[in-house]
Amino acid sequence: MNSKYLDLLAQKYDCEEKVVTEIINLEAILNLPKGTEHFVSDLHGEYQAFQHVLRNGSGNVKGKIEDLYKKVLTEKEIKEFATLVYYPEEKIKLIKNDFDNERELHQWYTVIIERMINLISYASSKYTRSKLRKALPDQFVYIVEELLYKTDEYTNKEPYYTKIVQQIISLGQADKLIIGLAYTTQQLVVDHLHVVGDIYDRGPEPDKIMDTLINYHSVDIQWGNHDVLWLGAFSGSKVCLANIIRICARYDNLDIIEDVYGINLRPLLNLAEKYYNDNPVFRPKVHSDKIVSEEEQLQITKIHQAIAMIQFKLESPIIKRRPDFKMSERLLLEKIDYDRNEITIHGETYSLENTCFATVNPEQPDQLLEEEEHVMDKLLFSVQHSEKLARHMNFLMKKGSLYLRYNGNLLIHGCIPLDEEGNMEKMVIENQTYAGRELLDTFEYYLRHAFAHPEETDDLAKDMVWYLWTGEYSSLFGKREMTTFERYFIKDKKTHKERKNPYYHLRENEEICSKILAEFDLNPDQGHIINGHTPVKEIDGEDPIKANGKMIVIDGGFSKAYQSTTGIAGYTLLYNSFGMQLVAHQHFNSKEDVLINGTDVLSVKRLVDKELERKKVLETNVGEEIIQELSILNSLMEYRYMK
Ligand SMILES: O=P(O)(O)OC[C@H]1O[C@](O)(COP(=O)(O)O)[C@@H](O)[C@@H]1O
Ligand SMILES: [Mn+2]
Repeated sequence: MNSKYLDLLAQKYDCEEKVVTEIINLEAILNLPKGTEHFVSDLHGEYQAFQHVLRNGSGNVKGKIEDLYKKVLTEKEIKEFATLVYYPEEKIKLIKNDFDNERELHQWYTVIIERMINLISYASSKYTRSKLRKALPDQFVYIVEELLYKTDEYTNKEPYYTKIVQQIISLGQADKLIIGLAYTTQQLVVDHLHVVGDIYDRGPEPDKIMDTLINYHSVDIQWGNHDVLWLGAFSGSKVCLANIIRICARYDNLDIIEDVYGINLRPLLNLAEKYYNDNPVFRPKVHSDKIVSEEEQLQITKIHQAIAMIQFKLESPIIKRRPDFKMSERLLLEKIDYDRNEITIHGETYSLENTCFATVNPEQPDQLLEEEEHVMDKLLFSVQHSEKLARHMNFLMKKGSLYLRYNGNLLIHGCIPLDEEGNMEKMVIENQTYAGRELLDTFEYYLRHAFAHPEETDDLAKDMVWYLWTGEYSSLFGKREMTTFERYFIKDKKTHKERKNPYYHLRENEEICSKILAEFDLNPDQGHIINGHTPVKEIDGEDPIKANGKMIVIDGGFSKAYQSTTGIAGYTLLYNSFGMQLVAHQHFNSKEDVLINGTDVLSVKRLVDKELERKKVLETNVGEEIIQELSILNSLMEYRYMK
């Protein structure tokens, strides 16, 4: 090993004891049970439901409480305690209302603090003390450690501990301590979170999900098609930008654009008012719990049309300048007979309904009006100068990737494009042919390039981000073509169907899954593919566990808009040292419902895979890193201190 490097390292480990301590510490960590991984996907702006799943660790919190207290507490008491751990601030307030006097309240504090300490002690049993310390509430670390490490043998210390608790209560610190301990518990039950894509679109609060993830102790993200659309817009792709605004208009979420990210929609509204009227197919899908005035709905309907038409126009030049995308079938504005109000697609002619072509020049249908161009320039400027959006997009890039190999598993939002025979589908980009892992690496290369060059708007990298949203061989889209235009303007439902990549039926097959795992250099006998993107229709009896357990699809639909088709409110996955469990979640009503009634939306857990022997850190990605660190530290030891 390079001696300069070791000299540098010796500045940190400036005596033998420091190196030895670190080596012993790391060796010990390798032998601890592996931490719990938590997988979620397709959050689609449903912040409240996501918060709940995060706070209860997909049932992990309650599981631990039950392990400890099943025999001594009633079901109701367990629920109450669990709710206190999930939503400590609110629950404390509610509970306090129930007490008539201080004495009762103090008694409650004493019992609860002890229970919390027990819970933390249990939940942290597989971690080092140092890791636990980092998870403890800052201002109470010393006190909590005193309480945690009391052992029964030292009963003579009992009054000392009782005194500490009494002091905390009488100094008015009990609420703060309980709240801090609740968050520590939440953190301890999940060591690492994977978000398998689609944080954005359809639901109302993706920004709050991003803030939560930014503050989360350990997380990675596999981008979904909706996430790359936002990344594309921020990177300078106008067609991606038109898409995100169109989707926000469609789901009545324009306040995300305007109020949350501070993007001025006034110029777009002016254009919309000038050219568009009411139109039933462009009416927003209004949330059931939100009142939107008729006037506002009409405004959104107009914006929705204005931005949809801009989007369709912007698609054409990309399709023309990128023959590699093979999307000429999607040059729809050119396939319209504007006199007869008809379109011919795939050789069949359909009449068009609810059209809004006021800004389209039939001679040059993809040409933007000067006003439209102006609006897009302004919007893009505004988007690229939103401080909050910049923070969120930077985080998405930093923690995100198109796929992830983690602890032997492959995490991917959409698919690995396959042909009918199960071969990796090929795509030619600039005279080079790519397939499988190489194709995904190429896509990711372009996405990162696009993000690094926000000043470019029409280069290949930028167009490629849009391709990831909608292209046939995109690993995120996974369908033949996106029929947005058809769904707005053609009645015949058969034109609305989006044909899925063969991957989606071939993934039922164990051999195919093994082949994919091998393509990503993972052990097919042990690995799993963890997939999001397509809602599992439990209603129709679809099984999220496929290919003899090798394929696990965890999009059960957090998205409220899709819950009627899935029948549930999402799946999540837990992977701890004993194995993998799939958790199905029932529809999440509201935080208030949980607080008052203790309703937990969780339902059945299903075992996916059981480890034959408890898995240790040694066998994980983190373990691999530690082994490398150990080898460096051993070199340092020899070089510096063992001469
Ligand atoms: O339901 P909507 O809003 O019309 O969106 C439908 C579009 O969303 C997509 O399903 C992509 O979104 P998902 O990644 O959530 O599936 C497209 O395939 C489809 O065209
Ligand atoms: Mn998706």
